[in-house]
Amino acid sequence: MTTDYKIKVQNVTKEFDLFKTRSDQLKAFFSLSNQEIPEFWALKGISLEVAPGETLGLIGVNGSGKSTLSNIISGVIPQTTGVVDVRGDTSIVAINSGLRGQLTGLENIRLKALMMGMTNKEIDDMLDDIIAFADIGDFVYQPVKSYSSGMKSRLGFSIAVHINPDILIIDEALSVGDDTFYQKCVERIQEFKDAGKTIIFVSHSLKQIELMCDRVAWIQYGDLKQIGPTKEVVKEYRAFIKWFKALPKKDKKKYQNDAKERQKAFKIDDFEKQVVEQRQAEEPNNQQVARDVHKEFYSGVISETMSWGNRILTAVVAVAVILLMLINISGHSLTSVVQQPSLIFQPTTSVTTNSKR
Ligand SMILES: Nc1ncnc2c1ncn2[C@@H]1O[C@H](COP(=O)(O)OP(=O)(O)OP(=O)(O)O)[C@@H](O)[C@H]1O
Repeated sequence: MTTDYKIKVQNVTKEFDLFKTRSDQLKAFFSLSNQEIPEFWALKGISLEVAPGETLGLIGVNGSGKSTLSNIISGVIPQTTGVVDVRGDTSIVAINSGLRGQLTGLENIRLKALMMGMTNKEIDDMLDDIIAFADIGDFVYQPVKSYSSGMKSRLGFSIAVHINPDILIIDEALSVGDDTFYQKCVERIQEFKDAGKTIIFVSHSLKQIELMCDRVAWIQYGDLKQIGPTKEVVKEYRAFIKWFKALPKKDKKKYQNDAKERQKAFKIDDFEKQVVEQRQAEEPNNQQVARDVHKEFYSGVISETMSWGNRILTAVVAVAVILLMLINISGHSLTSVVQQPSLIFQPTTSVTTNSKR
């Protein structure tokens, strides 16, 4: 791997717990249940780099992990393990992400721009341009939840290109617009490329991929199947799609089911061992390989379950809040309850009766 990259993703995995109910999810968060939660590994160890000024395409069949990877790179969701090093601000345009449904278009513009560190004055200065590019008329004053997917995509794209990020991530956002809008977007993306910006472009349209991308990564059920020059990877992918489409229906289903089963059966510890073995073969004199790999796997990762320390702290805070509530209801002061705890069960307040009947 080189040091001159804009984005580096190394041994990145993403596990989703397949909870059946919301209460199972809560129990697992607080680790109150020993019940095994079925795991699903949407990414099984992806490593790739994107060079400054490069446009990298992400292709793959439905459910292969393209959006998961682009959401991890843009910081929308955390990875389960691995290194994600992004050198610069990212802005993601996706059909279903980035815009808050309850807020109007105008409020969404301001929110996103403020989150990117812009001042209100800077936002006011570019507001007209964003609205003009999105071209959604008076809908800009309406909550985004009332928008069609094409309108969301127009607004999302317009915001993303005007806030001028270092890295633009476009996840299928061009597939829902009309031809005129698509053309406008293509021109804007070209301007971004000419300005030396880095772009990740996710699409099912191989024509769009061929038009925009310098290199392409083909993601296949959580694995990086191939990465390389656009022409080569698209050629291989087209051949795969042709082969897949020619399969009888039941073989297609089996192929998909087998891949999903492998994603459920994936074991992160086995993957870590495999990476250690590979690294040891490359660096036979390095005694620290296992430690280094473990650090790379877990040091940049935010735990999605509570640590023991946090669990104890949460329990202490919860007990303290309940006690304070009970003291408040009892009507005694904190000092008197501390001196005589049984007072908590002897409320001072008495029901006043009306004697003037
Ligand atoms: N929050 C989640 N919980 C459980 N599974 C999820 C979650 N998000 C995604 N997945 C699963 O992860 C896998 C990868 O999904 P992802 O959306 O990244 O695929 P994709 O390649 O972008 O697909 P598409 O081309 O259909 O948009 C899919 O099997 C999906 O069902």
